[in-house]
Amino acid sequence: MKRIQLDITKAAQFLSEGAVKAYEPKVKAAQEALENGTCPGNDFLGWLHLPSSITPQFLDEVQAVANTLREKCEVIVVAGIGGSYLGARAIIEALGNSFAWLVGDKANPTIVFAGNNIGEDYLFELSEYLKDKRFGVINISKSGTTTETALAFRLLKKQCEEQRGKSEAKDVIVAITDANRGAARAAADKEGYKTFVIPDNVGGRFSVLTPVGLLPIACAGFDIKALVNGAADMEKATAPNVPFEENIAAQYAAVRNALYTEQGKKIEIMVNYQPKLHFIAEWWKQLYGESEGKEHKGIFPAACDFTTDLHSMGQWIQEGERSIFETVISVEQPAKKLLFPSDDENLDGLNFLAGKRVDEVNKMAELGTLLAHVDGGVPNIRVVVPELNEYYIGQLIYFFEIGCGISGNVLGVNPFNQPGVEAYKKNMFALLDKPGYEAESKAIKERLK
Ligand SMILES: O=P(O)(O)OC[C@H]1O[C@](O)(CO)[C@@H](O)[C@@H]1O
Repeated sequence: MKRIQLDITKAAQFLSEGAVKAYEPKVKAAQEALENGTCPGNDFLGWLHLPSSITPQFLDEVQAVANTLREKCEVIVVAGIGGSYLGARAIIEALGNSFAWLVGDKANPTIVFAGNNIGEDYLFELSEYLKDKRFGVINISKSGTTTETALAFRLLKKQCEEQRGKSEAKDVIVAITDANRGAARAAADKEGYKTFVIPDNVGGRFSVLTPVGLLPIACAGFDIKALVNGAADMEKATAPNVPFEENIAAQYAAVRNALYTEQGKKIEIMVNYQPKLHFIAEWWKQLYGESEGKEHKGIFPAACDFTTDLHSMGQWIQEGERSIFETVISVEQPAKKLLFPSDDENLDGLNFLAGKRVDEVNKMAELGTLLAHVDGGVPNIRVVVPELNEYYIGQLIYFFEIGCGISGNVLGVNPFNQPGVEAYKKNMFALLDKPGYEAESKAIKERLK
């Protein structure tokens, strides 16, 4: 099996000589602190050796529950937000058919997502769509109290029970939540749902290789064993004993910190050339944004889909403020083959492409863009993925997780907390007159007068 590769040469050229290497001691110290559990947030390190500690028996148990849902449901709604949905969605979309919901795939249930917004139209339209469907629900919330998810789950549970009857609904609703606390746990215990526990020491954004990601991914019909194998191989390849030059996570953490502190590159744009990777970037944005954006520090993680966004954001990237760098996920081999046909009339002038694979054009767009953006002053990091399958996606996931753990420690923040996300919740509860928020309600309403 191949390994994901990292090419930082087109980023290092923007830095002073030896700048990446100069980060070696800091990166090593960060990795040792993670390993020895001496870093800030050390009660959230359960993800670090998760891939190598998942047993085949556990994966069988997850698969068995997935098989039950697959048998009994034509649609499975995954309710969750942030780390409780982005990983599953990212992997399912990366591996699946781009038109999954249109192709009438009889072999696999349709997976849809809810509980990640409070859009009334979204929830109404979802419930309309589900009206004549045999659907099940995976309710995912580590805290068990997240409003978006709880709101969607209340609606989905009611609809599922109305359509299938309470006793059948019980068999197609699964909860993934805390072992003891939260409303999701209380409902699961009361109703007798099958449950999986999100370990206390794994934060939401690092939880994709727990049942949070594994169950929906298995429900969608993908191979969770290969996914975990890929992650476990990357765990080995990025272990603290791997020399700095060969450790791609250490290199990634070093180069992005060097770009940030030495060159003032405050925005990292994750770029893909395969639309099905859009949600990998969404997952990555939460991982790095929630981990590093604190104490008024941190690179802002942004994302673009190319070549689509070259026709919108391309101008800004080429000639706007030089505060950005790009991290490109480059897929070596597409899964499918499509050749450009020749055309006798050649009205579009594209006969010079006849007989070529579509991917050959995509690759030249990628190379041309890389050169143009580097010429325009945008440092470029390339993450090369041999192909989109479970094994390499598993590698990619762990690579970004460990890269994030190291990078956040090098930056000098606690990468495993997210105190900043409470501010909007507090205001929302105050504005909605949630019991217990009386003083805040009074204060916020004064401000609005
Ligand atoms: O799994 P939970 O507890 O519902 O949280 C979902 C998401 O919400 C956050 O707590 C932010 O509010 C994220 O960190 C987390 O991934």
